Amino acid sequence: IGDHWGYGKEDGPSAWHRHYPVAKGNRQSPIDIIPNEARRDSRLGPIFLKYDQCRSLNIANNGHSVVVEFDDSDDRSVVLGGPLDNPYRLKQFHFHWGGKGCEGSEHTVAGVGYASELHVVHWNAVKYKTYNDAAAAPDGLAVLGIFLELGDDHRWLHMITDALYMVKFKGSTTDFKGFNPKCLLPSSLHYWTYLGSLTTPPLHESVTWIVLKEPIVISEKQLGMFRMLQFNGEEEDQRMRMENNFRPPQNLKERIVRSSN
Ligand SMILES: NS(=O)(=O)c1ccc(C(=O)NCc2cccc(O)c2)cc1
Ligand SMILES: [Zn+2]
Repeated sequence: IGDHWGYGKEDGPSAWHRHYPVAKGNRQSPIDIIPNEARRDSRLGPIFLKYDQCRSLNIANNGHSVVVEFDDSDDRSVVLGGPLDNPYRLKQFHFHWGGKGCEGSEHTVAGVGYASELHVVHWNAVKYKTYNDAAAAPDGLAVLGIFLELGDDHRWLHMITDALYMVKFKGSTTDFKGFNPKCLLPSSLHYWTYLGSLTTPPLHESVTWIVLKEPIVISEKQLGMFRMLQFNGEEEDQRMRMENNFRPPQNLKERIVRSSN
């Protein structure tokens, strides 16, 4: 049966609850972050990203986004500190983006979206044996969210956009060695944090979100290259440009957002 969800009118975010009832849960993501309602918490220390030994493996089109996967067979690259009780192991990163000239981020800040959002996914290998187990546990995942705003070319993003032609269609994957996501970080690691979920099915409520306040800058030309990707496989008749692959903000319910100082 495969993935029967997408971002279209019939199979998009408003329909996901039919197969994934947790879509209407109490800790769903993304959310609208309202900075002056976030609670500054002096107990929240800085986050540390230990990516120097990271080993990227491949870049793939999974029919929903473009994903760069890492070797997560040991603790060579982890995120720690901040709201986290132990190190979380780097697994993959991927992006969400809009159509030409319109918003594309998942989280918004005081109602304002960005052109795109990068998600760096980590899992709690201290408490759980596999990613699959962690992805279903309330403290299983830690996802770093980084906003992308339009401006000049990003000096390192070309390493990713140059590879996109190799993964144009759903199900395609190609080697992608030697890429360190540290080059995609903004200068400040100040963040907001809250308890949420995966923003795509199965929408598990297993994510400690760490959303960086400072966006990185990419050009319209670079973002346009993501839109040459396709949701469909090479053999499918219907050609669908991969864009607007973002879930809109969900109800905050009984949650608070905390802010690093
Ligand atoms: N957009 S997101 O960062 O919230 C996100 C991160 C990871 C995933 C993901 O890993 N999906 C595949 C999956 C889900 C549960 C268990 C698995 O083994 C794999 C989905 C969304
Ligand atoms: Zn994501």
